[in-house]
Amino acid sequence: MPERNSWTAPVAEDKVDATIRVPGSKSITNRAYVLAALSARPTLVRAPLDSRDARLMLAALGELGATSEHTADGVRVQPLTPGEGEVAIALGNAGTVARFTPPLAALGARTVRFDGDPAIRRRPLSPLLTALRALGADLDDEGRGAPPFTVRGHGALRGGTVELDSSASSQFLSALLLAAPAFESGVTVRLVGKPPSEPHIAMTLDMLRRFGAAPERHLDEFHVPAASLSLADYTVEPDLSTAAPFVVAPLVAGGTVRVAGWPAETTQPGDWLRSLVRELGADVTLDGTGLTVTGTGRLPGATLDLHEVGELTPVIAALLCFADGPSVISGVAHLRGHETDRLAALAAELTALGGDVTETEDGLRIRPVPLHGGVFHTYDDHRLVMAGAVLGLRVAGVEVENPATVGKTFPGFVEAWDGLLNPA
Ligand SMILES: O=C(O)C1=C[C@@H](OP(=O)(O)O)[C@@H](O)[C@H](O)C1
Ligand SMILES: C=C(OP(=O)(O)O)C(=O)O
Repeated sequence: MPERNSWTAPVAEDKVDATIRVPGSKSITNRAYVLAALSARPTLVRAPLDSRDARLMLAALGELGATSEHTADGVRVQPLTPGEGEVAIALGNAGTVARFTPPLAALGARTVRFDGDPAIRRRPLSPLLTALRALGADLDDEGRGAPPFTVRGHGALRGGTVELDSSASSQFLSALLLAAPAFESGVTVRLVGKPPSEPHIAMTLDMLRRFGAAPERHLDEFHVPAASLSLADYTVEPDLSTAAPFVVAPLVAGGTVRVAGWPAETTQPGDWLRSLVRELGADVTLDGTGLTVTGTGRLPGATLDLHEVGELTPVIAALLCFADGPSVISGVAHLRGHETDRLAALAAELTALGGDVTETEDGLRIRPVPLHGGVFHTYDDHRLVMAGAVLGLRVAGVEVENPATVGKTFPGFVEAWDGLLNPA
């Protein structure tokens, strides 16, 4: 996409009627790359996401000694190789890279310097760094608990039992579990506090099993024994969270959207959208071709606890601005530590368009009132671009600032959104 300072999100002049293809799941792609790097033989990752976060992950793994090549079928990742010397890993603003790669560095033999965008320096990390230290990692963050920090690998780590507070991000837990098979005696994690994003934890356990590990869970305790991982071929599902703005479009504009390739079974949090939009009055069908959603262009207000599916919040908040009654979103205090403080950003930007939206301690209150056009700031947050697009369906003149930032997970989003409104 050419760099643009802003993008006027198009108004739906008519009902929508389109079939959409979304790129591969960020969460699955970056887990597959990590598990492939930890494997004993190369893995072909088919249909992976190609976006800023996915590229950052491949580049990070490359620095750690796992090379990769793009083939006609996907990306082939070679196992990590031992190495030495000093390398630097660029985190961008990718939570998955910032949380999943430090354990790999601790298991290797290089000295690895981690840093990224200003935003990633503000995102929570310290419980993971503390747990890694407790597992024997040699790590220097100068007391910041955040990037920049350095991990000095000494070739191996014994592993064992560790306590972890993963309430600020489920990614801390996923990070330890993904790397656990490579610790000499595996890893047992005892959780303190309740993590958000339970589907992402299920995704981690499911993918570990597919690569040959044997994770076990007993309530708040997770055990992953040491294991030699191996999987020749792994196919990534479409990203159902990226699909969110398309799935909700018929509820705003009326009409039908089909999302191709929606899996029959999945651990992705975005699968919950099916029950949400049904509850909000849409007709929903899932069959071998994908998901079909038909809406009337009207929806009721809703009271939603989004703790397990936090990354869907920006799009859902935009949707609920068009409801017939008030809505309350709760359970997402941890969104203050996402790409930006998403609760503050959504309240500010929706209010700037004339909305009646207030922040609570752990969510948002939304009272639907007529909105008007104006600049919709996106705070380098891909999901705010998607939220702005949903608002534009019914509000003329929504100027989405810095649309290219959507390239974190969907570089072709603006073109796909135009395709939704003007199908070929
Ligand atoms: O493990 C993952 O792939 C993710 C976990 C979630 O993080 P949090 O638990 O920090 O919300 C989610 O919001 C993020 O987009 C991706
Ligand atoms: C929170 C998100 O991303 P990250 O992987 O950077 O945590 C997100 O995609 O909504």
